[in-house]
Amino acid sequence: MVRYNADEVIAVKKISASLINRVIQPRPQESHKGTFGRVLVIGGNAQFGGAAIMAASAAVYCGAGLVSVATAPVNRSALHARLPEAMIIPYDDPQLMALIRTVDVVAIGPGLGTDELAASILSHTLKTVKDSQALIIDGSAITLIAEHQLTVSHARTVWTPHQMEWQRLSGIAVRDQTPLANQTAATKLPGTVIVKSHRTELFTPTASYENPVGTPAMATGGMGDTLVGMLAGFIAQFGLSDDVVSAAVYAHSAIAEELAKTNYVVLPSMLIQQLPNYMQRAAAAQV
Ligand SMILES: NC(=O)C1=CN([C@@H]2O[C@H](COP(=O)(O)OP(=O)(O)OC[C@H]3O[C@@H](n4cnc5c(N)ncnc54)[C@H](OP(=O)(O)O)[C@@H]3O)[C@@H](O)[C@H]2O)[C@@H](O)CC1
Ligand SMILES: Nc1ncnc2c1ncn2[C@@H]1O[C@H](COP(=O)(O)OP(=O)(O)O)[C@@H](O)[C@H]1O
Ligand SMILES: [Mg+2]
Repeated sequence: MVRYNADEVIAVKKISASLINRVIQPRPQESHKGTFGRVLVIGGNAQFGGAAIMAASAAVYCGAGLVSVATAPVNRSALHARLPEAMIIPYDDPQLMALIRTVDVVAIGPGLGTDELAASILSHTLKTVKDSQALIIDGSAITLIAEHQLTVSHARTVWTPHQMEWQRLSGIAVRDQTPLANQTAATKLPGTVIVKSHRTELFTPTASYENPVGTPAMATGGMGDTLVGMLAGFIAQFGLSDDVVSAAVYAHSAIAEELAKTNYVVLPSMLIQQLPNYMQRAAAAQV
């Protein structure tokens, strides 16, 4: 689709519903947890522990094989109680860098905060992550990269800024965030940029996409953290590609739309609960 604005023309493809069935496949019989990928979520300080719990929960509930969380020690009991499937390491543990090297997907930022410890964890993570791994950079990690002008050169990066985080990172004021301006700024960053809003845009090195689904029922804290976990879980299971990233973005909003038919607000935990059922229907080509 070509979108015409007053002073710009940019080719934007709408993500199509059929992509879901192409990406989400029935699980092979001959498989084990390792088949479905290892995810590490790094986030959740003392104030924002819920963000790490929601991200990790979304990764587990969409099917990632093994999920670990590096978080503030104070979040240990809550995370264990809420998500016993996840493994936990304190985010200031010296073993964290060794753990990073063992996973397929690292997702950093949900609820990480922007203090000195958070900045140090982020810069060590950026130095440690290997070329073969996928790296999702969200929330506080985006704010820190903008504030400290950190350089990210990792090609397999997925950025998930909301509009204010995108303003901080790109320097483009929210009101000036046109598709052309966003696309131009995104090409200066490695990997894929997902600019989240009521109609989220994706900019990959080769194409631009728009998410045609979503609902104001999603406008509640933690909904972006949930997307991070879904992206991590999708990439862990199905690999990193334009299709897989687009499918995660689409599914996040499509599930919310389904739930919004009978619910005034869709909470992240409601969406997360719905994930196994949605994934099953998608794998059976019933969505
Ligand atoms: N339960 C938890 O633990 C939770 C923890 N969280 C974690 O908290 C950390 C901080 O993240 P954050 O997003 O809450 O704060 P920040 O980066 O300052 O941005 C807010 C500013 O941006 C503005 N704004 C403009 N456009 C916007 C848009 N489209 N979408 C959103 N905002 C938009 C907005 O404008 P306003 O709302 O005032 O109109 C406001 O001025 C981060 O690590 C995150 O993961 C959260 O996930 C919540 C649940
Ligand atoms: N009005 C809306 N319509 C559609 N989607 C929305 C709306 N409001 C928020 N969202 C979606 O919810 C998510 C919010 O992300 P974010 O602001 O990072 O949340 P948080 O950091 O609180 O988890 C994004 O995926 C965004 O597209
Ligand atoms: Mg967010």
